[in-house]
Amino acid sequence: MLLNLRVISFHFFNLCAYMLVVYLWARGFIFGPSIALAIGAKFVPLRKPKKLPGEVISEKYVLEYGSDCLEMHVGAVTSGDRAIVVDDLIATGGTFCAAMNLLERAGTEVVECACVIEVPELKGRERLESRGKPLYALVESQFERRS
Ligand SMILES: O=P(O)(O)OC[C@H]1O[C@H](OP(=O)(O)OP(=O)(O)O)[C@H](O)[C@@H]1O
Ligand SMILES: Nc1ncnc2[nH]cnc12
Repeated sequence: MLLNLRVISFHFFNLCAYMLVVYLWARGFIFGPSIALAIGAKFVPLRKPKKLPGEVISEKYVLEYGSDCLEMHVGAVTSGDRAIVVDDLIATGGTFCAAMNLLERAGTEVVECACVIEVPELKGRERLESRGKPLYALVESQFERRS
């Protein structure tokens, strides 16, 4: 775990000074704040509905096994901010795309998405790249489907 955080933090530390690390609930919380602290950035959570106490903007999305929604506090980001988006895993890329939609609606540019595990067969990377957004993933993994 500590090694994962150090490797991802080092990658971003070397790229440029990002102003914002946006992490996705729930398991992006394991990585996002630590990476932000390591590179000296502020961090912003995107959460599932009805969790954030203030006024929010929402983005619905579809993933492998259903649909969901992400919310962000109004005022959490400022127009012109540059962000990296951090999660534990990418499968279809639906969650990262919903996060990017929310951030772009608020005027924030997403520079790159990062996660620990990529499930290549679900082609999330291609979905992000078709929007011109690179994906940084530490490991690729294959998950066997239950019969
Ligand atoms: O690339 P995608 O197809 O969008 O799937 C990836 C998302 O799925 C998992 O979260 P999940 O939606 O299960 O929510 P949780 O973290 O709240 O359990 C995972 O933590 C990613 O956020
Ligand atoms: N294929 C998958 N494997 C593990 N976690 C996931 N979350 C969403 N899709 C997943």
